[in-house]
Amino acid sequence: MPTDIEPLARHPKATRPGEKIGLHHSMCYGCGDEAPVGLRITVVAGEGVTTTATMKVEDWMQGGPGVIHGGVLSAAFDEVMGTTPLLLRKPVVTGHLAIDYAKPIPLGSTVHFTCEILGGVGRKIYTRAYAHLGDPDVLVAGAHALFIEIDLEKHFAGYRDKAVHAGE
Ligand SMILES: CCCCCCCCCCCCCC(=O)SCCNC(=O)CCNC(=O)[C@H](O)C(C)(C)COP(=O)(O)OP(=O)(O)OC[C@H]1O[C@@H](n2cnc3c(N)ncnc32)[C@H](O)[C@@H]1OP(=O)(O)O
Repeated sequence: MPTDIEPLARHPKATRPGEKIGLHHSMCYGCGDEAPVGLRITVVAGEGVTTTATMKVEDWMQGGPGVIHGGVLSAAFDEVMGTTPLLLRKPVVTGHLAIDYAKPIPLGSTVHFTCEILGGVGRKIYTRAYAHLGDPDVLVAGAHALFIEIDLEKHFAGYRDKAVHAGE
């Protein structure tokens, strides 16, 4: 992370603390409520530029016997961290995501995520997140991610004809 990052302030019209941040879209693998397969994570705005989320670890998320697949956990971090810049009212995509897997996460557990925006430079937004299973003093994973602000229309312009919609 560069040393010259600037603090980033919450947008005055951002989702208020304690409220759910809206879906990216209903078929999103991370948050969509109509996606046939997905994490269905709801991200909740916190104070300042922070968020929280929870995810129940379902049997289909299994990697090693009895524990979550590392890629599923990575996708969950991506979703939580990628949603957080919406508190700035900035649409982003992931540029870089790094995960520290500290402890196995059993099937049936509930993962609690916390995320904060560390700051930014230009279009770059730096975030950090942690995960625990109910005791915030016992972390099971942590992550750092860089998100890049995009122009939504331009970024997805060449792909929208391939988009899948609910009911198709
Ligand atoms: C309907 C509503 C829909 C809402 C959907 C919203 C999606 C939300 C979903 C959220 C949840 C899910 C989230 C997902 O899963 S998002 C899905 C996964 N991510 C992607 O698909 C992104 C693919 N990559 C790209 O499209 C481009 O590379 C982007 C747009 C990221 C940058 O290409 P662009 O040509 O635009 O800009 P640039 O190349 O000048 O880069 C700009 C600056 O950034 C720096 N940089 C770039 N990469 C890296 C890197 N790896 N490490 C370090 N630095 C990096 C770069 O050096 C430069 O710095 P500087 O020279 O300015 O100092």
